[in-house]
Amino acid sequence: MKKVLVLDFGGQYNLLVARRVRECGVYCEIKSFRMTMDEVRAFAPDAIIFTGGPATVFDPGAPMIDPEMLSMGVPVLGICYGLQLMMHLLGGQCCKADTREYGKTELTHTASPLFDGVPETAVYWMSHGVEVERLAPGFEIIASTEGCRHAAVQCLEKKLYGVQFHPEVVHTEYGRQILENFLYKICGFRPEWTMASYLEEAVAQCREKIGNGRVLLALSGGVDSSVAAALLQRAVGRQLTCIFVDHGLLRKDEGDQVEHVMTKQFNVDVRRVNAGPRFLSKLAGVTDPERKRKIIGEEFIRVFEEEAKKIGAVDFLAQGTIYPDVVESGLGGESTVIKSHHNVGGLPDCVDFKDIVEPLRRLFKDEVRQLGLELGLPEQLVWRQPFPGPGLAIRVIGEITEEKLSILRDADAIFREEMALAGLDRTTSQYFAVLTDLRSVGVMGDERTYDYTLALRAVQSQDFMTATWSRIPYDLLDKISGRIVGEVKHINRIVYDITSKPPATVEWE
Ligand SMILES: Nc1ncnc2c1ncn2[C@@H]1O[C@H](COP(=O)(O)OP(=O)(O)OP(=O)(O)O)[C@@H](O)[C@H]1O
Ligand SMILES: O=c1[nH]c(=O)c2[nH+]cn([C@@H]3O[C@H](COP(=O)(O)O)[C@@H](O)[C@H]3O)c2[nH]1
Ligand SMILES: NC(=O)CC[C@H](N)C(=O)O
Ligand SMILES: [Mg+2]
Repeated sequence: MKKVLVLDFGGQYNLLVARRVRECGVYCEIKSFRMTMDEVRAFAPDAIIFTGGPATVFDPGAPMIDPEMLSMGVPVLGICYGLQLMMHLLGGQCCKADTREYGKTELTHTASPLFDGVPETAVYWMSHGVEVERLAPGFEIIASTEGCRHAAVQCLEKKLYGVQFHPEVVHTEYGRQILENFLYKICGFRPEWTMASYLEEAVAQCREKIGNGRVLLALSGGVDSSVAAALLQRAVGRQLTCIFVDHGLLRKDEGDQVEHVMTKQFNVDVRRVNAGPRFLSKLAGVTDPERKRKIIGEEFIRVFEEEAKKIGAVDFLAQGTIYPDVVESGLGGESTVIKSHHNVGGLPDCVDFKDIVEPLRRLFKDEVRQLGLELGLPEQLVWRQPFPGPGLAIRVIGEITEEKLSILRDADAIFREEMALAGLDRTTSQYFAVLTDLRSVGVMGDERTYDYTLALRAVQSQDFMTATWSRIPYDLLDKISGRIVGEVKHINRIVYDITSKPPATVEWE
């Protein structure tokens, strides 16, 4: 199968670049620009995409690569910083732009395979303060905007292309078409990356890695670990034991529901561990979000280890880790740590498992869902909204106490109930309540109150890398607010979160 190397220079849309390439049915991986030529050769890409990045290409210390990468005979598409770098390395020159372009910009192109089927003039997304001043030998201009002469360039013969705009963001009208042109027309790939092909390969790989070993899967009842369970059940069947940890940070009645559904769904040993008290005592007094996440991740591992000891010799720990977990934890390429996902970062040095098995580590959320359907999991499970591993710990802002957890559980249950009643549960990607650490003054029954503010959060998202806030009707918000304040003690104010991601994240911590 053909594969694309997405070389990461730290740009904010880099995961999107990979996402779009996969949407075109072509496999790709994101790697840091720091990889050596030997590593590039070992990866053996059939095409390379250089991403954007915050650096200025002619500044000392700007990210560089071995120019040999451009003469391997592999087609390259440079985006923004990637274009500038290509020009810089091949004998062209870049400079500070006279006109910095940010946002939607009109662009006109000439004939080029890259713009095949794209109207001569259309809207593109720009975000740069540097531009190409002089082309590298052998290149020609194929598109310009009013403020930027070198908006797209090509060297037909060597299949090297560069664009100053961002084809990966939705605001670039024909972005998808341009990426398809690069992948299909210029590189000659076909859309062959499908979940059916992936499934076969993943099952074979798991069998090979696991051999006759025993596997313990961390099963949360969520989409990712359920898909991982179905896959491992197919790959190694009876060698699998699933452990569901009730860490005392689940939603109302969730522990019982998950236990019920999971034991029914899977034909393997599924065990529930009630570990609430130990998680809560470790979290007592902790307010920093990153510390909460680290503590929970560590405690998860301890619980799994103890369970493994009870079973006897367990060789592998399996988890439903997916690609965004890895990248947001700062391990995908060049991106900074957004949040440390509890399940990423590998095993601590001092654990008993031989290795970790993560069959979904390279997949995006919507790919995981497709894979779930491919494996025959019920739609209801596959389309379940995500629930973060650290659970309510990251939805109780500040210190976590039993009392706050219980307030949040009751409020969240009302929110979910009303959303379902209104029929919005299936069309809203994710929705939940957050108990803020803020208290404010209210008046109830003529009496002054000084109680918590609850925030409601609901988002629309395809892959949870970006999201927009859901336009829940005012009347429904009104009903929910009335019910929560009326029925849940210690909440006297409700706010609705109207930020998208970015700049906010879905969860508050
Ligand atoms: N309560 C839990 N018990 C056991 N394992 C868990 C628990 N919560 C999370 N995990 C492990 O951590 C991984 C990451 O959690 P995450 O919430 O991202 O995935 P998920 O719960 O499987 O799916 P979803 O994103 O749909 O909630 C899970 O796939 C699972 O392996
Ligand atoms: O398993 C998880 N462990 C985590 O530590 C974690 N943090 C966020 N999430 C979920 O990921 C999606 C994106 O969330 P953020 O925009 O808050 O990063 C949303 O769906 C979040 O619910 C997590 N899932
Ligand atoms: N988005 C980018 O890749 C920006 C590249 C470079 N830092 C510039 O400002 O032009
Ligand atoms: Mg989950």
